[in-house]
Amino acid sequence: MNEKKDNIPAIRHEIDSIDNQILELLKKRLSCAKQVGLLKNEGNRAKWDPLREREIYDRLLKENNDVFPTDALKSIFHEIITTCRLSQKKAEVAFLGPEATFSHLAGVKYFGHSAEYKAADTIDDVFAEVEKGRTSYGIVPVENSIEGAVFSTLDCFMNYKVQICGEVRLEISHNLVCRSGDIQDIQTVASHAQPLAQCREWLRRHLPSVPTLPVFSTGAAAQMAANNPNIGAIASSLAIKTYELQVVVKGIEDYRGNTTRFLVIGKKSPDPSGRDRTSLLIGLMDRPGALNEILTVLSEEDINLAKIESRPIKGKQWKYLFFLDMMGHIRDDKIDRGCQRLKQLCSYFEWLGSYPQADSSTDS
Ligand SMILES: O=C(O)C(=O)C[C@]1(C(=O)O)C=C[C@@H](O)C=C1
Repeated sequence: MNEKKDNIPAIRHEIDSIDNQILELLKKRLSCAKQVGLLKNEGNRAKWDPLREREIYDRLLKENNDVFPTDALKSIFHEIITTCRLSQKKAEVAFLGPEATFSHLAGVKYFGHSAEYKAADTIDDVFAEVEKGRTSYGIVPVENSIEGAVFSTLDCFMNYKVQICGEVRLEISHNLVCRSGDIQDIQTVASHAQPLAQCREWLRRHLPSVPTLPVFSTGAAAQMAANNPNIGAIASSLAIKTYELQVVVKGIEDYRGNTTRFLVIGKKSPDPSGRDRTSLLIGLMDRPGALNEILTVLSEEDINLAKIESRPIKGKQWKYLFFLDMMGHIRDDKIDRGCQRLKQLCSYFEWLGSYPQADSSTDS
């Protein structure tokens, strides 16, 4: 027993030495990435190389052989690679603010902690920031596994010229929070309309006589709760820390596996990663079987349609645009061929972007 105890300082000494080596290697890696960045400048090449990043993860996961916990390994290397990438080119990311919203969390999950984050007041503002080139990227929610599409995001694609650069899935767990952490103090529950809807049953059962108040974002609700002891908020775990709130009840969503998919928008889609998704916005010809013609092309070209969603065109009664997501990159032969054929069949055709598919096993 004592012998074992006495070993602790020696083992700690070894851990210190390993940590120093890791740190030295991290510095070396950063310096290599900066050199690659300079060479890419000379060749005018894109800094972000999703295929290379994918290869790194795949190789490391194989090498690891499940010894180090896989999800932890992925997130450690995610932080390392994004930091190296950002050392080549800074990225400012606009998100639906204020701080600590789920969009903010999704941004950190995608870009890591080294990026600069800029809170915007509305989803429209996130698009405008990117379109005007005031930030390199924006992050916007596009669909939730329980509530479905986020219409304001889809509508913005009709009004702003941006491209989709990536997607990120975030498993959302809702917390009821307030200043004291005591449910008796809550006289109003504030949150964004989507979380309020996602916790409807729980609220009906546990706080039947407490009114709900929809506000712009979960971050805004958390801010209100921080300023008023009688307001409870439904907010993220990041909001609890940011606004120094106490948890009343964790995980109050009505269904487990509540996941939101966010899109990363920017000016230019990245090169192929080998596992990509392509998004289109199309208008149908006004003739019978128009939608069928589109689906036939996809089937003939062996294109896997992941999603189709229609939205009314504002100011044109009973006219719709369709959002299509398919598996593959615009530079893949069959997607390119399929898109050429769709252009001939559609009254409107816009390629919204091709980007690496989110790795669903890294949801957090
Ligand atoms: O290999 C490259 O092209 C690099 O720029 C290095 C690096 C990395 O840190 O590993 C960084 C950014 C790229 O997206 C891919 C990989």
